Amino acid sequence: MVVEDVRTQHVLKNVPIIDIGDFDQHKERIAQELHSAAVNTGFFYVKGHGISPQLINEIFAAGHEFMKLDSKTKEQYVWVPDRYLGWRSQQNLESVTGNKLWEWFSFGRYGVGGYDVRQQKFLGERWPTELGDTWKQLSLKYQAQVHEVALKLLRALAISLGRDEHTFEEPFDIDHEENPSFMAWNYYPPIDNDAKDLPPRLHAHADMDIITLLMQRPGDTGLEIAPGKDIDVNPDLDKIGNIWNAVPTAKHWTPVDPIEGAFTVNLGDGIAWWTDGLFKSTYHRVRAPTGNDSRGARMSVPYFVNPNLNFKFQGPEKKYPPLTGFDLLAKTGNAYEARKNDPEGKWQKAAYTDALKRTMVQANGHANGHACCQQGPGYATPLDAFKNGKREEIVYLPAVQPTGDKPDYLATVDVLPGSSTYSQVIHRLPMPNVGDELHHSGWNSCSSCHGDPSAARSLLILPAVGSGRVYAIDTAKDPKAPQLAHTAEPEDIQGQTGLAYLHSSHCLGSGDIMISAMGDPSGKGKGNFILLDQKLKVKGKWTEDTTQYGYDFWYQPRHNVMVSTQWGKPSEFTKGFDPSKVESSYGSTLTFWDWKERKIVQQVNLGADGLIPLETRFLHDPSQAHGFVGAALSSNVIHFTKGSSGKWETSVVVRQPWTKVEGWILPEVPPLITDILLSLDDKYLYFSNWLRGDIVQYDISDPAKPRFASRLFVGGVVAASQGKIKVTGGLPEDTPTLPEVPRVKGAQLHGGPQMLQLSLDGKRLYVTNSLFSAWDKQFYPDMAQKGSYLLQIDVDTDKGGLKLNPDFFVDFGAEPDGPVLAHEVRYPGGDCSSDIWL
Ligand SMILES: O=C(O)CCC(=O)C(=O)O
Ligand SMILES: [Fe+2]
Repeated sequence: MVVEDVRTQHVLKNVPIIDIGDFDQHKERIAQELHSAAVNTGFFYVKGHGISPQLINEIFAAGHEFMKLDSKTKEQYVWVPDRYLGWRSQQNLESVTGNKLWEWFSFGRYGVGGYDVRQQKFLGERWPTELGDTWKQLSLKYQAQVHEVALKLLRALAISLGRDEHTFEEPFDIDHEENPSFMAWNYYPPIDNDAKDLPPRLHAHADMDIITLLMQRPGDTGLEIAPGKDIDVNPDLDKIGNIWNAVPTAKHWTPVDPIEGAFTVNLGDGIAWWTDGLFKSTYHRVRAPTGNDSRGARMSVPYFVNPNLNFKFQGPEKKYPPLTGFDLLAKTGNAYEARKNDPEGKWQKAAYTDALKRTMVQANGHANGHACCQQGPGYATPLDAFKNGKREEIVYLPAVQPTGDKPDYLATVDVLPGSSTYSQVIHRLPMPNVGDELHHSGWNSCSSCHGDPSAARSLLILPAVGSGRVYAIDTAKDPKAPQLAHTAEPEDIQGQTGLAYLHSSHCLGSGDIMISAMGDPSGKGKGNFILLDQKLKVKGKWTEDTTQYGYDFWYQPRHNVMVSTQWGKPSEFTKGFDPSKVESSYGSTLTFWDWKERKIVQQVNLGADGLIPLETRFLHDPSQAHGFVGAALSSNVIHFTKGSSGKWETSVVVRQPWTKVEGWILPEVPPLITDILLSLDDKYLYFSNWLRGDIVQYDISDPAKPRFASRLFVGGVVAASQGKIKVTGGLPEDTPTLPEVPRVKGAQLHGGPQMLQLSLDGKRLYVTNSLFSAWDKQFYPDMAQKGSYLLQIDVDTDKGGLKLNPDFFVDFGAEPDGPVLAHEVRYPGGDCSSDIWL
């Protein structure tokens, strides 16, 4: 489906003045005049609205009072994307417009409190107390009166469409906590008399609301519009919705100078959508003063009318799919965050089409994100993958030779119930070398390239920890019989980057493949990243900055951040684990990188709380600045989030006791978190305790306060000791005694749960039990000899709960060429740990 440009093809640069005095008597005339303006310019003046000049003066004065507060005070009311309200400094807006020429404060019916759309929670009222109650009452009074004017205009517009007069009214109940209509003050500081060739004070944009009622001051010129064909929108962008900086260029700008006491009114993207494109949402900007224009400060007071967040609307011709109030508003935050941090220009398309794609997928009922137009791999959003993702039918696992004398291979397992080879290895692809120690894997391309129709998820990337080699396996030609496509040899990688001991692989929106390295070829610790192209040609190092150790990483362009973690010194961990070397040879630091600049911006040494921080995940929702890391040895889950100052803040959100024992190498067994994973709806966090033997599920609806949901024991060192190790204390509260380790399909489970993978819909959790051959041999000698397994656990996604699937068990001890150690699980269509959304 091609979306047409809802902005008019027919240009009339007349911005009419519509008198709405005696509204009830003149409804029909007003409706007619509004209709003509709405389908032509999308901009008009409204007079006769009944708001007193005195109140208008007062509201401007109130705006200046706020702007004059010192920035420390204003900082307390800082703009929060989840609420879309608050103060945005000139510095903050520089990231939106590229200039420090504009400042903003917005508030709703409940001040800067109101409704948090992420937490879906009403947060109550919050006002800048420094300005007193009179200020608040004045603001509320003005807002209430403008809202009444807006409702009149919406009534007249409904009449003009031959619809019931009250059609547009229902979702705009200003007192409803979910109604995100809001007021704002735009403050444009004075401009130096000598300044020349200044860019616009406010860049070209269209409003992402239903209707905006803007009050301008006489003499404060600068507002300009470019209706219809006056505008040149970047043709690569989809042509509906606001684009906070597609930076459209215009052939002509038509001035919309202030008329004393009149509102300058414009229609937003929402009503364009709601009328199938009949009403126009027009690009506008505030140009810098020229000629005789005043160089003084400029202030304007817009009121943005938005429908309730859960209100769904669609045009009568259903030209566009239903959109919710939230979708409409979400574009603001997404686009802002994306633009601020976009490293490679991909944000434009992603942010712009996000809401559109989501709703189109729903409307067209397609099984995946390819519904509306030809698209790249993966899904438009994590929720799209969660709701519409295809069920996994096969999975891939690297199978490592415990003896190291035969090649590792990629195993393909049938996971489709009812299939004749269900729960069996159906294909084995041996690597051309021995001694690779395959470990993790990634894709050449994932949902980060969803906006790129030329990209395809066709190569499984297998970095080898042992050899420092990388393989690309073609899984597209025949998914059930993948074949080797490309190899990057260690000599090339080391020659160009000096890096070895490769670990996590992620694809980037740019088409490059990025792999973390943990050391140099001699086994010294060195955390850095290699970049490869789609054919595995080595492009070099990602950065000149280096961390002491390396391991996992996750990037989040909308917050311009990448986070990376640490294992230890390769010369040490490849021999096995010596607890006395923790201090000298293992890491405990989280590194936050400037994603765009490829530089370390912050390092947090987690100390004893964060020994050996291994797997790290951001929430899948790319607008969120929340993530987690599992500190393996400390056995804590650590949450990190961006604080108000922009610094990343960490806190331990899950703390686990160590099991007190007799008969083991140490007096206590650390649970040892070796993997963590988040469901695509960001509702549940899972982690595995490799030594204690349990898999744990936490509800992370509030990411800073995970709630325990469920636990399942599938092994552990105590169980594996067959009575030799005795527990004397330190078990989790919900499990005062260790449960019996279950049998599946007749097999006694051994080892401990390690790598996790979750189905897109969050209902099936896959688990393997091998960690790393040297550590397997040390802690679970039996598993190293007998081979590992793959289990599948059924998840209760409503209330939480984990249950072993009794019909699924893949025994890698029974492989034709002898036992192997299977590691990370991937599905051909994407999963919960390889896709990153931009
Ligand atoms: O300051 C102005 O006149 C225009 C403001 C505007 O376009 C906006 O706030 O969306
Ligand atoms: Fe605007």
